Amino acid sequence: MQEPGAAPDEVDGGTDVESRPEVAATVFGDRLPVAERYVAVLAGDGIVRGLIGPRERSRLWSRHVVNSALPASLLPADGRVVDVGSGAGLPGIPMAIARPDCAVVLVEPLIRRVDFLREVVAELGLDNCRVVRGRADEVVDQAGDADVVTSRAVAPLGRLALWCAPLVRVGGEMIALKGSSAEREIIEHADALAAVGLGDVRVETVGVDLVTDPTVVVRAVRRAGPARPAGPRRSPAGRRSVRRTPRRR
Ligand SMILES: C[S@@+](CC[C@H](N)C(=O)[O-])C[C@H]1O[C@@H](n2cnc3c(N)ncnc32)[C@H](O)[C@@H]1O
Repeated sequence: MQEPGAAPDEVDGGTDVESRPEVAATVFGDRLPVAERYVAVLAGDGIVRGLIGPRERSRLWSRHVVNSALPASLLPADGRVVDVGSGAGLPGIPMAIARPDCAVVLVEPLIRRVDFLREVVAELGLDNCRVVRGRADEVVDQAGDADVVTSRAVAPLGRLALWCAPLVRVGGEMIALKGSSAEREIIEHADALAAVGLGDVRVETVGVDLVTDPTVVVRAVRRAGPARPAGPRRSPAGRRSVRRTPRRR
């Protein structure tokens, strides 16, 4: 971790860190100092350790941290939230900062990122946040039965649905931060969503009154019934498992 007080924008001589936008105070309230510390860590260690590109330094607040925190307004009170594919902690950490009433599990398979996440959670004192190492399909026992499963920039909607549905309780939600591809992905992956019991699928834009580039999410509700597709057995990644017939001699 970088020493408090070090100037993160001097780490590799790149662009300056974006100054904190006024909207951050609205989004984070009295948790703003924690969000500021997170931005400093991303701008320092996050870049040095290769979890964030150096060019992102000039848009850490607007494109990453505020954008990730805006859908926190969609989380239920005292919700159990699982963030799949957290990477450097997005959107899970900004959500955990903005919503201390929620318990957030960050799921990430890569050890280098997991180490970073554990250090950040400790440094920020995020008591409502824990890190679980593994792929989404491997952590159902440790992170399942969530009220909401979030994700950002992890996979196309169909594959995401396959990974997320088993982690959501019946009646809970998948909330995928998607951007401009949201409407198209809903149409393209409608069958995959239905196959894992995700219904009431819709696109919502969050933060319209607050920022010029609001966050576009896909929301879907987990219906009763199996959260895995019927039919031929599939591997967790959604590929069909092909039974190989022994070659004839
Ligand atoms: C492009 S990064 C996005 C990271 C972060 N969500 C963000 O918006 O900056 C995708 C992340 O998903 C993780 N990932 C890939 N496959 C996964 C899986 N099956 N389950 C959980 N995480 C996965 C990767 O290790 C990586 O950290």
